[in-house]
This record gives sequence, C-alpha cells and structure tokens, in this order.
Amino acid sequence: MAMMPATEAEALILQLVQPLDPLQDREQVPLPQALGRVLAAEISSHLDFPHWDNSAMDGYAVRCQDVQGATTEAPVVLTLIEEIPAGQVPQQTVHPGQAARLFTGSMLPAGADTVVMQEHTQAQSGRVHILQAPQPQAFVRQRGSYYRAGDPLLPAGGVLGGADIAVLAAAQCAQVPVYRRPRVALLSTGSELVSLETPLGPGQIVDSNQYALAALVSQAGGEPLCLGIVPDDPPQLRAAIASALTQADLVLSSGGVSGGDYDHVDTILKDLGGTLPIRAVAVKPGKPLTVATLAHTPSLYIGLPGNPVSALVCFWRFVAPALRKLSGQARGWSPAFVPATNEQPLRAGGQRETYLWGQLRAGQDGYSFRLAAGSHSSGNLINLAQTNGLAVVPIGQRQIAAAAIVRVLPLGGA
Ligand SMILES: Nc1nc2c(c(=O)[nH]1)N[C@H]1C(S)=C(S)[C@@H](COP(=O)(O)OP(=O)(O)OC[C@H]3O[C@@H](n4cnc5c(N)ncnc54)[C@H](O)[C@@H]3O)O[C@H]1N2
Ligand code: MOO
Ligand SMILES: [Mg+2]
Repeated sequence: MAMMPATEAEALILQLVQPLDPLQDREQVPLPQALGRVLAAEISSHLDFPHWDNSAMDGYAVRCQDVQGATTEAPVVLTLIEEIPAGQVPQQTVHPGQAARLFTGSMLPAGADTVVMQEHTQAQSGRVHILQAPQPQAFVRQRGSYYRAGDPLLPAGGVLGGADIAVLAAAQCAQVPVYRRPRVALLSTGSELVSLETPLGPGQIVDSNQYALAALVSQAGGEPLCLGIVPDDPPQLRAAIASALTQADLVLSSGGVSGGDYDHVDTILKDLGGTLPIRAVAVKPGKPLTVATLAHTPSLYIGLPGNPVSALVCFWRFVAPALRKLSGQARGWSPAFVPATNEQPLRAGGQRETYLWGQLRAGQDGYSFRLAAGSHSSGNLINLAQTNGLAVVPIGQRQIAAAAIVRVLPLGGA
C-alpha cells in the first residue's frame, strides 16, 4: 500500500478537521477555570490601561518646567502640597513651585507632568529639594499608553495562559467565553486486551493505549470519552464504531488497521460508507494509520495503529495538530520541531521518516538530544516513559551522526 509522507498526511488531516463553531460550541467559564481554554470571541475592554496617569516610582510629582536646571549644587526647592498614597485620589492641583509626594502606582495630581524618584531629592519640613533635572514625563505611566479602551485586547482562538488570565482579571472579565472542549471518543480494538483491574490470563495484555490516549487528549484540552475495549469481532466492532461516531467530534481507535486477518477497522469504515483518504503513512513507528470521513457525520475518524509506541507517535504527530484546529485555536496547529545537537548516532531503515525517543534538554547553546537506552521497537512502551522528545531521521537517511543537528519534536504539551 502506498505510504503518504508525514507532512502530506498532516496537511490532509488538518484540511479534513472542521473547527468547533464559535457561537454554537461556546460556553462561559469563570476566570479561575479558564487556564488552557481557547477564547471563542475577541475580548475588548471599556477601560484604558493604565486607567489614569500614575507614578512608576516612589518620589515626587512635579511640573517639569519648574525643575529644569536642578543639580545637587543648585537644587530647586518646591513646596509640598499633598501626600498621595496609591489608591487615593489627589485633592489638589500642583501649581508652579509646588510638588506632591507620591508612590509607585499613585495617581498623578493635576498640574504635574513628571515624577522625580526620591533618590534624586531631599525632603525638608514641608519642602522638597530636587537634586537632578528629570526628562519631561519621566516615570509617568500615561493613561491609555498600554491599551486604549475599545481596541482588541485578546484575539479569538488564543489559548489562555497565565499572562492572559492576568489581563482578563485586570479587565474585570469574570466570565470568559471559550470553546467547549472537543469530545474525543476512544476505542481500543483487540481480543487480547483487558482493563487495568482485570487479572491477566495467558496471552492477554492491558489496554494501555486507552489510558495513554485519554491522558494525552485531556492534556491537549479535549474531553476523552473512554468507550473501552472491543474484541476483534466485526459485528461488535461495527456497532462500536457506528456508536462512537454519533458521540464525538473525533473518534480515535487503536489497533486493527494493519493487514492481518483480525484487522477489521478499514473494512468496517468502508461498509459504513466511509471515505478513507489515508491508509498508510511513511513514518516509523506508525505506518498503518487510517483516516476516514463519513457522509452522515461531521466527526473525523482516526484509526491509530495498535502498537503502543506507534499509537502515541501518531497521536503526537497527527492527532495533536488536528485537536488544536478542532478546539478553535486560530494558529500554531503544526508540531513545532526544534533543532538539537545529537549526543549519540541515530540509526534508521531509510524507508520511512523515523521517530526515535529520548531526552531533549535545553542548554546554554541550545537543545541537546539523548536517545533513550534500550529497544526502539514500536511494541516497547517501557523506555518511552520519562522521555520528552522524538528525534526525526528523514526518509532516505540511515544515520544521523553524533554531534550533528537533529530535528526533535518536544513532547511536553502534546
Ligand atoms: N504483515 C504485516 N504485519 C504488520 C505490518 C505490516 O505491514 N505487515 N505492520 C506492522 C506495523 S508497522 C504495525 S504498527 C502494526 C499495527 O497493527 P494494528 O494496528 O493492526 O494493531 P493490532 O494488530 O491490533 O495490534 C498490534 C500490536 O499492538 C498491541 N495492542 C493493540 N491494541 C493495544 C492497546 N489498546 N494497548 C496496548 N497494546 C495494544 C497488540 O497486542 C499487538 O501486539 O502491525 C504490524 N504488523
Ligand atoms: O509502524 Mo509500526 O508502528 O512500525 O510498528
Ligand atoms: Mg494487526
């Protein structure tokens, strides 16, 4: 079967994914719960930032003109008219020859246009000696200089991080319009699979993919619907797939997509009227990847290969971008590979783009990558644990030498 190159498969999957609707798929969440959510509408504020001219320093509000010639030898002496702690509204106007005491964050009084920091002054019984001429408007944070009321504050489609939460709080946005979490149905196919609580019989293994994929879906901001294990029995599998498609925005199955006698997923998808634009991709691990669309539902179906590493590599490489688009994110769907200095030689077959897992570390001169010790078999989930990067050996290349630069996909945020 022809294998599609990874970049082509990624582009095609992104083309097939329809993002959630900003109106129909929107919900309001209290600000403290908005971290990591995707904004469903542009936010603006009726407030200017700063809301009023205020001081950036503890010092004195002056009229710049008054203190132009000030030096340590020839200070300008001003009369203090008022003290303005932060949070208090100035009561007086600063006239020529006058100054007001203020502090970081205090409102600037009318008449004053400049702040002299207290280190450049000497206060003496109701007067202040200005020892240094300031620049005009020094240490004044001007009203509206950071943001003008009514301008766009945060764009729709942005993922909310800590800084965004700060901005929304400052703008008194208590309820935040976000996209609902995309629903991702998870099905594990395989008669050998049991749940993690079931005592293992001979030939059986735990359905680790379901737990891993549920974790990665949650980490990516989705809502996993764990539909459990389906044996390799066509009628049961057909019913499970048909039902999953009615419940979710995206259906992820694992297993049953290669060419063995018990691999039924592709046949069932075709029987259900599905179109399968992808059936194999040129990546290792992860070759037998199936992508299907069905006429009667907007849900996309992605059949991941069953091997535990293959399933996760396909998630990171193809599903995570799809989820980013589906969830309403306006940009940044594609995986962001970083260049890293390779610590040991990496070897590959050359037929498929090969992903090797290991430790990505940030150093002073950029990233470095260390291959995980042990087998890089797609069945070996053991040494995949505690890794945080997938190094890529391109098609046609059989080795990347030590000390050479390798592209690595960081796995931190899925
Ligand atoms: N003759 C060929 N055989 C295989 C080929 C091939 O091209 N020709 N491709 C191999 C590759 S590459 C992969 S990847 C796998 C993909 O297999 P399937 O997607 O059909 O998956 P299964 O056969 O159902 O299972 C494969 C393997 O993974 C284990 N598995 C399945 N589900 C889970 C789960 N939920 N949790 C943990 N482990 C799971 C399963 O027991 C098998 O060991 O096919 C190769 N074969
Ligand atoms: O693609 Mo398979 O995942 O090489 O084992
Ligand atoms: Mg199989």
